[in-house]
Amino acid sequence: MNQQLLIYVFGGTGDLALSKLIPALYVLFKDRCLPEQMQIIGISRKKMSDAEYRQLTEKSCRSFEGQAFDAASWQQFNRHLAYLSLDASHAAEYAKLKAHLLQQAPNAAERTVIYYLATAPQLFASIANHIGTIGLAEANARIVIEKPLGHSLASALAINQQIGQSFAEENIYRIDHYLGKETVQNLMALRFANALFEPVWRAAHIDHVQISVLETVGIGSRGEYYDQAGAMRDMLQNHLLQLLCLIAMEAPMRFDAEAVRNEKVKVLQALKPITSASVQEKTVRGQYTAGTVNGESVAAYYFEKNVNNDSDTETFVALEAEIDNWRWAGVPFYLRTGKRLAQKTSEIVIQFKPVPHYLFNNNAVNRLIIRLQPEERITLELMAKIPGKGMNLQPVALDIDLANAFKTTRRWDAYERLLLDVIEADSTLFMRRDEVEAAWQWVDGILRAWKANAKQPKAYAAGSDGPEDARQMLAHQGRQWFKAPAK
Ligand SMILES: NC(=O)C1=CN([C@@H]2O[C@H](COP(=O)(O)OP(=O)(O)OC[C@H]3O[C@@H](n4cnc5c(N)ncnc54)[C@H](OP(=O)(O)O)[C@@H]3O)[C@@H](O)[C@H]2O)C=CC1
Ligand SMILES: O=C1O[C@H](COP(=O)(O)O)[C@@H](O)[C@H](O)[C@H]1O
Repeated sequence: MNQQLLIYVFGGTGDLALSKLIPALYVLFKDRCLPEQMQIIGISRKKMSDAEYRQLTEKSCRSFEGQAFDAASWQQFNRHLAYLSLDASHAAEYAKLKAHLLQQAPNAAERTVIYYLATAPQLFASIANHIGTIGLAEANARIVIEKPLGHSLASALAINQQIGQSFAEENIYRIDHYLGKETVQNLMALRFANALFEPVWRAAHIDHVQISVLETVGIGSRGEYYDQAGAMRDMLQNHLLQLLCLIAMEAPMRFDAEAVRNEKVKVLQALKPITSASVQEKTVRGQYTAGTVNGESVAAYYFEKNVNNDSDTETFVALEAEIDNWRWAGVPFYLRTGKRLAQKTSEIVIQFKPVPHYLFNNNAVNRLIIRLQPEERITLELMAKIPGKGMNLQPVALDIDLANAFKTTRRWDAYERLLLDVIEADSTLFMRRDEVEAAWQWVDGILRAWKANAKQPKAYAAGSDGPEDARQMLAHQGRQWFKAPAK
């Protein structure tokens, strides 16, 4: 049978589509991972011809690929690109989508259709609804929804419920691009393919865990969205909680979508609620003021485009999460994320407890540092004797540079991996409905407590490490945020 693949990208002219999705599809095409019978159709309200859309996407692919951009393969790829102008909030407009689809592949058995919703979350439910009503949510059609899914637990429930009316759960792909990152998947390899760590991966041996996703960028052209979302909804509710799940979950029975997601959801359900009574002590909100990032002066958040001048949206959040289960009781998980910070780093630090009895003067603790970005590296800090007289110790690093370890293999961008998974109908690295809802349930409690306590964001200068309160939150417990020594 001649199977035709049709990928409709709603929001096809937006930042995500242009900077990530189309470039990822282009790279997959170059690598011969996509079928020959395929069309990618950008959708948005702007009026534009196919040729104009090809020009627009070429520009973004050139800037994404840099030196690796190959004009000849682009010429082949761009024949597979088309554009459809329609207002996705109006039911009547879907006749255009239907006409296009039927013209490309009239026989339902001979087509696989993917609807990628790269639009604001407010449109997710109505797009799914309209696709269903017009009869295009066919049995093997898949729908991909971006994070954050909604704005709160109530809105996530409503979106999930409405999308569920048109699409079966196995055809709904809730994407979190952090799960597509090589090093994030490596967390599972590290934990479940090495016998070494399992015996010590628990409260008896681990003092605490830090998960930091720090960015130097501001909010660019996304002020309208970001001012409604803030760091909690934009990053912590999804990316950071997914990382926490991968660190804390039990070993799944098999490496398949249901088994992995069953274990992740148990972690989310075991998160101890942060309430009005604990929110002051356990959380910090921050917002950047003017400063210097990477040698460049940048404006305060409230001067960003489409942001209210008196906005109290947080651009930084730090908090202490606790997991109420047998493995993790009493182990703090410190999470932090923010924009316009001193350096771009995503890393997870597992700090082990000290040895039970000291033999030497200068004992330190072991740390496992898993760096996800900018470089991909796993470092285990061990105590070793400094050569020479006496028994003086110092931490030394067992260091694996993952890019170096697999020099000959091309490293995939997260969206390449995840888009190919959707095409191949593998949902292991996507979030299930109950996972997203459990994450919102916990986050909603914090958002409510912030509101009840009128907890205002603390100012921090752009280019700094975040608000002083975040440092103090750990200092009060005799701990500090890990900072890799400058190279
Ligand atoms: N940008 C990023 O780095 C990331 C974004 N995301 C998520 O991806 C989604 C999109 O984000 P982003 O690309 O930044 O947003 P943008 O604001 O840049 O793009 C929105 C897109 O939606 C289109 N659109 C808006 N309203 C309609 C409508 N009624 N009918 C049809 N098209 C419409 C816009 O075009 P037009 O106005 O012409 O209709 C535009 O193409 C969001 O859910 C976001 O949270 C997730 C991870 C990273
Ligand atoms: O989802 C998002 O992620 C990016 C950060 O992604 P990364 O892969 O560059 O770490 C963040 O900038 C953006 O605000 C958020 O929506």
